[in-house]
Amino acid sequence: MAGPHDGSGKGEGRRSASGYGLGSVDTVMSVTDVAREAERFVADAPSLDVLERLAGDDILLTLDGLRAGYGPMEILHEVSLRVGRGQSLCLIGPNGAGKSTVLHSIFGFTSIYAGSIAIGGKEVTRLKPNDKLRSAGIAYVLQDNSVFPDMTVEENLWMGGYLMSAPAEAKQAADRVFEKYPRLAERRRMAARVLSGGERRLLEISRALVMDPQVLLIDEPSIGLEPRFIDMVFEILGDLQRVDGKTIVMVEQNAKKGLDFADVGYVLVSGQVARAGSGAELLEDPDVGRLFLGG
Ligand SMILES: Nc1ncnc2c1ncn2[C@@H]1O[C@H](COP(=O)(O)OP(=O)(O)OP(=O)(O)O)[C@@H](O)[C@H]1O
Repeated sequence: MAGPHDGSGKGEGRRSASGYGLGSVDTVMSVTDVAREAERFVADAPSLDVLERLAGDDILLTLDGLRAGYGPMEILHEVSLRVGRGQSLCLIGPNGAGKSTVLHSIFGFTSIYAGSIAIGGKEVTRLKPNDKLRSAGIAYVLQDNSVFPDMTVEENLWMGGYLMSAPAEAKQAADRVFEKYPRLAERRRMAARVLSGGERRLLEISRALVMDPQVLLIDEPSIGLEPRFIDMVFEILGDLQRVDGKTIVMVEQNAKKGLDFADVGYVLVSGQVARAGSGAELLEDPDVGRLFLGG
C-alpha cells in the first residue's frame, strides 16, 4: 500500500515535502527522497574553523562533540556548535533530525554521553535545568502552549521567577518585563486563556525573561501562529537581540523565516551538523533551497 514513507510516489505517498515542513506545496520530492538527499549533506559537514568564523570574536555558547539523547537512545552524534554573544542562530533540518534535542541538551533535559557544553568559557555540560537558568543564564521557551490558561497573565509571569528566593523579587522582576511589553501589562489581570495566539507567545517569551537570561533557547517561535503574529514574534525577538543584547538560539520549522531572521544558520541532519553559514548564505544555498525552502 502506498504511504508517506514508502517512496512509491503514489497518492498520499507522494505528499509534498511541505507536509513534513520541508518545502512549499509545489515541492514534489517524497519524504524518502528528501531523507536520501539530506544524508548526502552530512558528507560536507563544516569544520570547526567555519563554525568559529561564523560566531565572531566573542563566542558565548560552545558545544563540542556533543553526543546526547534520551535514555539509551543517542540522537545527537558529535554535534559542535558556536554562538557569538548577542548573535541569533537558527537550526533547520528535516523532522526528527534532532533540532529540539539540541535545545533540550543545552538546557539539561537529555542524557549526555560525551562532549561538552560551555557558556562564557565555563563548562556547564551536566548542570540541571534550574542551574542552567539560575547560574548559567540560559532560559528555554517551550514549543507552543505552555501558558497556564487559568492563571492570570501576571501569575504566569510570576511563575517565570520560581527560582527567586522571595515572591516579592519575582513580582519586581515581572514588573520590569511588563514595562517592556505594555500590551501584556494592559492585560495583566486577565486569564491567560483569553489572549490571542500572538499574545500567548509573547507571554511565553516574557516569562523566560523574568530571570534576565543571557541566552534564550526558543523552540518553534512561529508554530501555530497567523502570519501577522509571526511577524510580531520575530520583531520581538529582533528587539531582544538588538536592544537587550540577548543571544538567541532557535529551532524554526519555517526555515525561510528563521534564516531570514538569524545571523547564523545550522542544518541538522540525522543528529549531525551538515552545513552552517550565515542566514543569508544558507538562503542562497541551492541544496538548502531545494530541500528545506521549497525549491
Ligand atoms: N523526550 C523524548 N524522549 C524520547 N525520545 C525523544 C524525546 N524527544 C524527542 N525524541 C526523539 O528524538 C528524535 C529527534 O527528535 P527532535 O524533536 O529533537 O527532532 P526535531 O528535528 O526537532 O524534529 P521536528 O522538526 O519534527 O520537531 C526523534 O526520534 C524523537 O522521537
